[in-house]
Amino acid sequence: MAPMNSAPLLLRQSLPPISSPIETLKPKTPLPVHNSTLGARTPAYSPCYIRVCTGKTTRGSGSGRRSRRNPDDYHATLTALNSKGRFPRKSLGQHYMLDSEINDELTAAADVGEGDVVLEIGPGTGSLTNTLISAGAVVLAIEKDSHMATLVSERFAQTDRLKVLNEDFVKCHIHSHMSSLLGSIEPSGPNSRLAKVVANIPFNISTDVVKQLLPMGDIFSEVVLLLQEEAALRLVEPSLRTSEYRPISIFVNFFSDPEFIMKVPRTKFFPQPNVDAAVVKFKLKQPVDYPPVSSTKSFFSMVNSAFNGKRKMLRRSLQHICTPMEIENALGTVGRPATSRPEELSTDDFVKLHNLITKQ
Ligand SMILES: C[S@@+](CC[C@H](N)C(=O)[O-])C[C@H]1O[C@@H](n2cnc3c(N)ncnc32)[C@H](O)[C@@H]1O
Repeated sequence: MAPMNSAPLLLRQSLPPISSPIETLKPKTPLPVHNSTLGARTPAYSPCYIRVCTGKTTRGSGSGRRSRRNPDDYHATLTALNSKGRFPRKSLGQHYMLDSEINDELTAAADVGEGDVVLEIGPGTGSLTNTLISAGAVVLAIEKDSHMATLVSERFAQTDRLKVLNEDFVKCHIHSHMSSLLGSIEPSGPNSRLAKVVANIPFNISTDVVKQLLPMGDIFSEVVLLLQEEAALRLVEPSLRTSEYRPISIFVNFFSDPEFIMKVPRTKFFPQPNVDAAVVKFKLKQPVDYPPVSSTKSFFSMVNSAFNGKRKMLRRSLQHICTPMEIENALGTVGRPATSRPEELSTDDFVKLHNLITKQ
């Protein structure tokens, strides 16, 4: 694990070069070729050349964007994986980013700058980590695959801006990890106590990640994720009266202001997934700005009940809370018809309905 200095000064220390010049050396022993796993379109990557940092150049300027040489292309990714004898694991959603411009876009979407504290989920070979550190961030990276955790720790062993935890994000205590990290860093601005999330996450944990992070407005100001495009659209632009409109749509709007940033074609990943991806930004609301409900637990329990039982009218599905007549009256006060179904109500409508029927 790369050691992380807990002293506040860590943000201001002079740091080792991030974007060092790359020398091309011929290795003594050729790297093995894993064509079978890499697929038919994947070229064998022998004869192999290893990129090594000479450490002679300066760090990228400003945000470190676009001025860096691209050290995370297709060849570098294969070389990094190969150095540990690793094959991408489908079960861990290991689709590595091959285009540093996309990493720049992710970093820019969260407006990452000097001194920001950033949580990265699944650093993999460290291509996004590299961009975040170059932009001046202090990064906490959570990686489930112990081999990749070692790889990324070794890659950035010379910087004190990275801490790698070999944990499953879904099971880890992210709130306490972040609180202790933020507590150890000297505030450098009005918002400096709030961290950011920037991550290219495995598609299969998207819902867990969103559910865990969005209610954490006391810790994070923004969450920028690279998601499967279809999931991104469903979370950010669900339309009323469609099957895409679900409790998670209400959840997203309750805790954040979501924004679709850009589509990312599947060709940008190795190995290539079967679907395209997209960058999404969730600007988290501060707890004081959440819609006014007496209890978020009771609010989401009502929303879940409302969507249970497809196409059920609310006056039926919410009968366990109060009588159909009371629900009809409350819907009337909200300005909705007595026959309303859950997919016809906005987040605001649900908030008003909840506050009316739980008071009765
Ligand atoms: C889509 S890859 C992205 C890798 C890298 N960030 C990039 O952009 O190339 C997802 C990464 O998340 C890791 N991962 C998968 N499940 C995880 C989990 N539950 N918790 C933390 N990391 C996980 C994988 O091992 C992999 O490194």
